[in-house]
Amino acid sequence: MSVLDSIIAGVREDLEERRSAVPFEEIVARAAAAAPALDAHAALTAGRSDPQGVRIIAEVKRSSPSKGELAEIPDPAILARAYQTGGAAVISVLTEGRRFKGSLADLDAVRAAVQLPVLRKDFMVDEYQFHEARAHGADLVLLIVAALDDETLARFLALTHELGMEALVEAHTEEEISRAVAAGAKIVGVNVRNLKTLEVDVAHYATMARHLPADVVRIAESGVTGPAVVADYALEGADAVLVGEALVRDGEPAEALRRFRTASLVHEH
Ligand SMILES: O=C(O)c1ccccc1NCC(=O)[C@H](O)[C@H](O)COP(=O)(O)O
Repeated sequence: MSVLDSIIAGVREDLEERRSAVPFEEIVARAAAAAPALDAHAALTAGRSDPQGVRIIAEVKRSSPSKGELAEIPDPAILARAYQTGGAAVISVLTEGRRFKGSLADLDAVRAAVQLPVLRKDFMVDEYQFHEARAHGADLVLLIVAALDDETLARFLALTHELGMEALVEAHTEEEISRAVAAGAKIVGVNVRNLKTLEVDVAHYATMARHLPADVVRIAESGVTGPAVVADYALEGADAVLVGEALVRDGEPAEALRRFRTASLVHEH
């Protein structure tokens, strides 16, 4: 069983517990009663020519399957406010509990703390999770192409849009990019981390970027260790860059974010 399959097996078990506590009809009603979603698409567009620099999706990431605990985050609201101060475009909150030690409580705390669009970053495999994301104030959800067949991907994308949210559709290979685009994705991420082997190769973004159509918002995901990596992604056409570990491990996340955001302006290649 691959790492991705084993994470998804745990996600399904945890989901059954939540579904017993809050039935489907109730979560649908809570989603319908939530404040309207913020426009994540607009927040992520126009990175390339923007004098403010490339857009950053800043992640609240406590732990990971590849590295274990990354940082103690006693209050995700404080971290999220620092990201907002540093100029983040979107805040990503990992809500998977077993491997990433995230939770919906983290999402609630971040939602209440910032005025930016918020991404519920999880392994979305069931309709329930989409209503749950909206009920907890998410504006954007993650759809991992490798985890979904074509019919489910298209159905989940449609459901995301019906609920007023956007989807970051994540691919790792050329074939997955084609499947994302065929399903109608408007925001496509290339994750340079292979979720089956956990190998990270930042050069993979450049190889894949040429397969991204011009009319999608392009996101480079993972592997940022410093401003030069962000600059490379931006030079390869990324509108936005998703950063987790490098921000949560930095003692000054607002400053680190500012450095990353302006990296494409100050780094010459
Ligand atoms: O981070 C992991 O080890 C991981 C393992 C298996 C599935 C997903 C995983 N991470 C999710 C992400 O894609 C990252 O949290 C995100 O892109 C930020 O990456 P980084 O900046 O390298 O922390």
